[in-house]
Amino acid sequence: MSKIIKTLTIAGSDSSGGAGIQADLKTFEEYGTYGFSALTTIVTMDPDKGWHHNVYPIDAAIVAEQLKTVFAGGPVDAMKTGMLGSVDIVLVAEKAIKDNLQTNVVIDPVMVCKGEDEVLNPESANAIRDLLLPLATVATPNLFEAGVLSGLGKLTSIDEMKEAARLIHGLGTKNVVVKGGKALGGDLAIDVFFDGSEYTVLETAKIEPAYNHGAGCTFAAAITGGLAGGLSVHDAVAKAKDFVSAAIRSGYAFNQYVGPVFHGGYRLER
Ligand SMILES: Nc1ncnc2c1ncn2[C@@H]1O[C@H](COP(=O)(O)OP(=O)(O)O)[C@@H](O)[C@H]1O
Ligand SMILES: Cc1ncc(COP(=O)(O)O)c(C=O)c1O
Repeated sequence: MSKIIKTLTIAGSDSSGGAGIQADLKTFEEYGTYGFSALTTIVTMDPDKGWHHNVYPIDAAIVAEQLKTVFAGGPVDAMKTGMLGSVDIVLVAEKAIKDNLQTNVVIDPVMVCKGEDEVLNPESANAIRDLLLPLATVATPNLFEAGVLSGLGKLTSIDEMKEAARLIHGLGTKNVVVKGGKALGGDLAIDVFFDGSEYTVLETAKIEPAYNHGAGCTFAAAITGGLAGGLSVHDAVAKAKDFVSAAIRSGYAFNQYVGPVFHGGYRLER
């Protein structure tokens, strides 16, 4: 049998299935890797309150115990972080990465859920910036998060995305992808990749309807799967863009509020 390729996500639960740890594990499986997880938060969405999100962080000590379990098998081939929920959980993730000399680290600096435009937990966002970005192989902020991390505020053009990518690279991550996605105006879904010397603009047609709940998590998990399988960062990002586009195309209207991506949907004829 060929070598087992291991991937890990440290992220929150999205019971609606498109985002969070559910997105990550489904994507890891699609990439032919063996997925591990440490759950950080539980997110619920309330249909009686306009799909209001409630975020319930898990005790950081329990996150640490989960990571002890995962790393009992040694470092994984690549890992990602998603929603972390508290500064203490960010500290636990930082310690696990350092103690296990973990490489191929994808940091998705989740600060908001789609449709919301306020940072859920500013202290955690600052801790991700200060403690995790310096450990990252790739960081994948969306347009809003890139504006916050770079200090540039609202980003509205490719040039501004490039400037944000440069500033975020300066925070310590080796590579950065600023995701324009649906948030950037125009007909194209544009992401800017920066490796510290060159910019690559990745673009696809914007898919409508945009069933893109979970697209960010899926994109970062796909990069993780690619890195775990030995792709270069550039190739892992390019392949992830194709993977997430297919997942959005296969997405569906779950209810009146949300349309999640379908990670394995490309395999079905619909
Ligand atoms: N409607 C869409 N059509 C095509 N690609 C999209 C669409 N919406 C998002 N994407 C892509 O999905 C990925 C995740 O981006 P985005 O949805 O902005 O992230 P997040 O979920 O973190 O807000 C990016 O590659 C982005 O360009
Ligand atoms: C647990 C969790 N992580 C991350 C996200 C962010 O999702 P997306 O990939 O759509 O940005 C959400 C959004 O609901 C979530 O519930």
